Amino acid sequence: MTQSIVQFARRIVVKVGSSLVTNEGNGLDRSMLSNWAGQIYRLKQMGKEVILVSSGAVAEGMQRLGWKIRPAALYELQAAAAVGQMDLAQAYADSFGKYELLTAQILLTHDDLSSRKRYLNARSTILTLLNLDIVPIINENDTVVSDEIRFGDNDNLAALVANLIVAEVLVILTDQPGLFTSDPRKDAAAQLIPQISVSDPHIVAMAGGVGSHIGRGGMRSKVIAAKRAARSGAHTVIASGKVDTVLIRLANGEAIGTNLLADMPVKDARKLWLADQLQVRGSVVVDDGASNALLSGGKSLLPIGVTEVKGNFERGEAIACLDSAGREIARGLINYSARESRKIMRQPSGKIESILGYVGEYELIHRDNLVIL
Ligand SMILES: Nc1ncnc2c1ncn2[C@@H]1O[C@H](COP(=O)(O)OP(=O)(O)O)[C@@H](O)[C@H]1O
Ligand SMILES: N[C@@H](CCC(=O)OP(=O)(O)O)C(=O)O
Repeated sequence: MTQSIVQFARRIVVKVGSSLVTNEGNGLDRSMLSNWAGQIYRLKQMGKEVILVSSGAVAEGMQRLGWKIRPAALYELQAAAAVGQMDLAQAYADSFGKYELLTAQILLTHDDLSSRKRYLNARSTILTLLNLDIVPIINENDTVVSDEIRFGDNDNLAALVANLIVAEVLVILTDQPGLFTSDPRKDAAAQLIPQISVSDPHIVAMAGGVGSHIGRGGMRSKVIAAKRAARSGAHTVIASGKVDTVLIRLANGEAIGTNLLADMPVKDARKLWLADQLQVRGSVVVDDGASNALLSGGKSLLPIGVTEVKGNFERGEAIACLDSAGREIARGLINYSARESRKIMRQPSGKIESILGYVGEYELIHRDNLVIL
């Protein structure tokens, strides 16, 4: 019989989606928020650490502003988020306050996690809050992000947070009972999947595209988030946030929703940070020999194996390595700028000095700074 993977987890990230938080866009569902606060209180009494990732700022802001249709313009979305986030933070503070628990608001942008220093700062702040017995409540800093630097959906933000603090389980609460064989809103024959491996080749195809008119991510982003969280060894559960005492029952081992099992090798902390860079500054296309050396040999990337350099990047920036079919196979921190890389590509490392007039490193990307995806 399937058992909940939450039972043995000590550190849990719980993500709640916009449609749940705002009662399908009808304004903050305060009774739901209080209910989760009570459940998280119980989980903490059971010795678990809980971090909450909550969406709902835009949906709540729209409701407050009387906007019926989600605006397309980024500045309007940002204005709505700025209004809604105030309510969200206050409502959580009130809900947890009933249990004498303090909450802390953390608003993150992708930029915050792309610098290793800021990434480590975010990590230590969250861990400090947990040590102080405070419930960290995280959302994207919607009011300042532009399209290029946004996480896109809070499912992925929650997975990044799970990786950041090495949580054992990510619980994604949504408006459906779990992952179905196809979108249950569109297919009456869709069946709930109780358990599946994140590396199952069919998993992404099962999850339809974008979600409800309220949320952004849909099931697809939840499945991709589960794959991402698995890189640090975190399992994911997708379940309905409306099921009575869902978190407590999961923590007691009851199988609810879908378990998405992390069954892939866990990456070390630095490589995890690299893999979690949502943005790269450019890319290099590598030939088949270099592709094999990276994928099976654990080797560094040498200039001789590069056939094309795309984009404009500086030394030390994160770039993607594409195979000859254009698939991203790895990413890493490059030792030369795009301009220099173009000059030394297809050349043996021994020629770097005569081409550039100096030699920094013989590798374009050293294997210590390279992560296979
Ligand atoms: N295979 C699937 N199983 C379950 N739900 C699916 C599937 N494919 C697509 N969906 C849709 O994803 C929606 C949940 O995503 P979303 O609206 O973004 O929720 P949230 O606001 O909780 O992030 C569901 O309402 C459902 O219509
Ligand atoms: N940061 C946004 C979250 C957008 C989002 O990802 O929503 P959802 O798909 O409901 O988790 C907000 O608070 O409105």
